[in-house]
Amino acid sequence: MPDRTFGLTVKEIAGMSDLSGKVQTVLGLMDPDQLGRTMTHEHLTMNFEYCFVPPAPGHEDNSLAPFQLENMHWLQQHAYSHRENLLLYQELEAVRDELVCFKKAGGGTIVENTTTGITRDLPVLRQLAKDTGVNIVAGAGYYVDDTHSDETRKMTVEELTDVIVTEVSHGADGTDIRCGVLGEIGTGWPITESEKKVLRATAHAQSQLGCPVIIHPGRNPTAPSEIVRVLQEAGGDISKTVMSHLDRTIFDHDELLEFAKLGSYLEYDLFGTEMLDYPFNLGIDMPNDSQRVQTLAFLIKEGYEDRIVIAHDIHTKNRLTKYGGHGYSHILNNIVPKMLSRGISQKQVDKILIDNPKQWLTFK
Ligand SMILES: CC(=O)NCCS(=O)(=O)O
Repeated sequence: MPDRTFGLTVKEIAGMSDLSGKVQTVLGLMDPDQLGRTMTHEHLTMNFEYCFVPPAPGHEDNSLAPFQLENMHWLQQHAYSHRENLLLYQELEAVRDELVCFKKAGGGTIVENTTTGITRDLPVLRQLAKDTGVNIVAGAGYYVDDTHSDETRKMTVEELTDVIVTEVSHGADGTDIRCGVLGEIGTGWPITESEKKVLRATAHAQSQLGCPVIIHPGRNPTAPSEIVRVLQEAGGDISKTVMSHLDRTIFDHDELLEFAKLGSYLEYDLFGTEMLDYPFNLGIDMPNDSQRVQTLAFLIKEGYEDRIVIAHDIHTKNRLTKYGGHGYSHILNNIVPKMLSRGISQKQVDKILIDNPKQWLTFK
């Protein structure tokens, strides 16, 4: 696409020039300095039922058991083998209460990563923002291939780009509520043709809008760099792109540094998750929070403090405090003190929680 048509920039044609230098929340545009401490990857309402993992032999009763104290540890270890646990959208009251606690704990903003395929609900997000005073940034675009509709699969890159640009510039899902970030854009491993089209459309939309992007990579250590390659070839801006879920994707420190050199934000977003057997890749050991903090300290020592962002990626019910989980304030209440006790300075903590998300979320 040419940069200028009849003297207008592409941004001006799309009516987007007013976004430059701002952050777009579900309640409208914001001055980036108002964001405060930001969780860059959460879900407040979504449906993860498509990821149900049938319980192992002997676990059938737990899989059907109600949410009660006796079953909570089993749920923590087998979160995806309990259908009702995957229906986070049923917990609006609990989520609202938690957002109030998040604000009291010093939180400012949540980036809500629910995209098409896992039941984004923008009116609910707007209501939660109004009720709690927490800034909520909603995600545009598409989740992984398994959730693509037949209609999505048939669309061209240009058609997908139009949808994504509209979700940011005019509103999504038949509402006037505008998304402020592209993602989480879902990919599996290997990346499918439909996912590659969505990645290319994401890059095209990003180059038109100057907006932030966030990616869900497949569960293979080479997936993040392959995604960066596809985005770059399509004109994406990697310096304004977050690579999510690195805690379950790249384990080897040399490989991590190789990936970090590519220039994306590095997201550790499964804080609070503790499970022995990660059912989507039984070959890995899911780190615990202490190990996540060690990896942050390593990346900081290697010079990447300007590129780190963190979150909990809450997407199942058992992680809510209502059910004995860690909730949306765990990082603020527990992980920050741990970071400080492991040699990460307050200034570096503030970069990770305030400055880096602010830079990322601000439209160019
Ligand atoms: C909602 C979502 O995609 N969460 C990521 C779960 S994963 O197990 O880290 O892939």
